Amino acid sequence: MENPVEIRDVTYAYGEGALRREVLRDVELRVAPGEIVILTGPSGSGKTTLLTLVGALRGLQQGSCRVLGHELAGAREAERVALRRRIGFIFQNHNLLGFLTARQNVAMALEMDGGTGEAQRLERAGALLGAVGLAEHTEKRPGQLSGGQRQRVAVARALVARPGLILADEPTAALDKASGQEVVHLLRDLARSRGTAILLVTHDPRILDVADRIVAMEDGRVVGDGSAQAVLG
Ligand SMILES: Nc1ncnc2c1ncn2[C@@H]1O[C@H](COP(=O)(O)OP(=O)(O)OP(=O)(O)O)[C@@H](O)[C@H]1O
Repeated sequence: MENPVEIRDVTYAYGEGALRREVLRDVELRVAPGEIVILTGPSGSGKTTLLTLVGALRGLQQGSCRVLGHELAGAREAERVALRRRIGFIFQNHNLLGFLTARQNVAMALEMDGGTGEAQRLERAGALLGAVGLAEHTEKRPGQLSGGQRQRVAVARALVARPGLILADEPTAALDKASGQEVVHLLRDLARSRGTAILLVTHDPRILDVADRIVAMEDGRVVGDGSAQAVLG
């Protein structure tokens, strides 16, 4: 089975000419099927830039990045859009729509799924909200939920379309310790039961235990790759 993420020799720079600044240099990284990889490192080391390249949210400049079997080098915007639909995204600020209920927010992620009618989408959304412990909150809007509950809705939304890969950027940054751990453990358990791979960027040392592997970055380079103990000492 092909690795959901296979990155080779990726170099990326912001700006042009005299303002050009390399923020990723010769990055190699792979995520195996079903594997949970945490990308960590100091602020500015290039983690988010790498995640947005893998998520086809920006164009590749140099090197090779295969995601869910698609090469992103030279990919057109339409191909990137198609690939993005096969990835589940979770961001720091949940990005839920305030005027929709939790159930509608989750169901929205299925709208691209042509074969599913609205009733079925809402039913699947409700089932997944149940799986993240929010069965009693499906009809509430994000403003009526706690931060941890909102992030659990975001987890349900990222998983509902059965993506092959989840990309998460600082999913616990806005949460206290207990809710942060709860959310990532939930994410890990659901992803494991579905065989979904996760690439998760975090500064948060409290959640490193969910990873199968930790990749450490510094100054645009990968400086460590292995078990938590091997990488962080
Ligand atoms: N759109 C942009 N234009 C120019 N420079 C940028 C842009 N986005 C990020 N950078 C710079 O690229 C470098 C890497 O940023 P990036 O956000 O990838 O790092 P990070 O490791 O995710 O940091 P943090 O942990 O603070 O989010 C930083 O020096 C940042 O200032």
